[in-house]
Amino acid sequence: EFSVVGLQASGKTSFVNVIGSGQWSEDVVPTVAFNFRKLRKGNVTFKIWDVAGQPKFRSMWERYCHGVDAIVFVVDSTDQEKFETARFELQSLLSQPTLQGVPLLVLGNKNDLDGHASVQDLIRELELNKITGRPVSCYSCSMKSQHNLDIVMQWLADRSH
Ligand SMILES: Nc1nc2c(ncn2[C@@H]2O[C@H](COP(=O)(O)OP(=O)(O)OP(=O)(O)O)[C@@H](O)[C@H]2O)c(=O)[nH]1
Ligand SMILES: [Mg+2]
Repeated sequence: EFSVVGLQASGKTSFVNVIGSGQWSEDVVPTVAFNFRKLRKGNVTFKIWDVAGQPKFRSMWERYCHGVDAIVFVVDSTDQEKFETARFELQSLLSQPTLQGVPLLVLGNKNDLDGHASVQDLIRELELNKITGRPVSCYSCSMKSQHNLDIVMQWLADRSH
């Protein structure tokens, strides 16, 4: 079981659609509240909470991350202006006592587009190396081209109980 959070339009629902059905689409409706999806991949069953990223929904993130095997935090790696907000929201979430120790996977999405931030850029901008008390990984990926989604799924499968 895992939860997918991050700012609006970062690509959370696209992620769940692509891993669920291989369906990429430019037209995705912004999520209202959350979607729940159950997927079977090989012998692993994933239960996924796809939580809305617009400001009014961010207070729900903690509730949906409570008790999961991993938190997936999706960032639009081309939207540099939002990195500070992303860092703030990520730090607020991780400071919740209920989420202590929960593994974190940060996805720098949309790497099919020019000018995207690298993993090193994201580690610096989101201050990922200051996060303590939990495993943290960060990958650059694209839901559109499906780049790196195989290693993302392997990471999640390794942490699923
Ligand atoms: N070029 C490109 N566009 C992407 C990629 N992933 C998502 N998008 C686009 O980004 C927009 C937002 O995607 P969503 O999946 O709806 O984003 P979200 O994070 O679920 O947004 P909220 O539900 O509002 O929190 C859509 O137009 C997608 O087509 C990607 O890897 N590359
Ligand atoms: Mg969504």
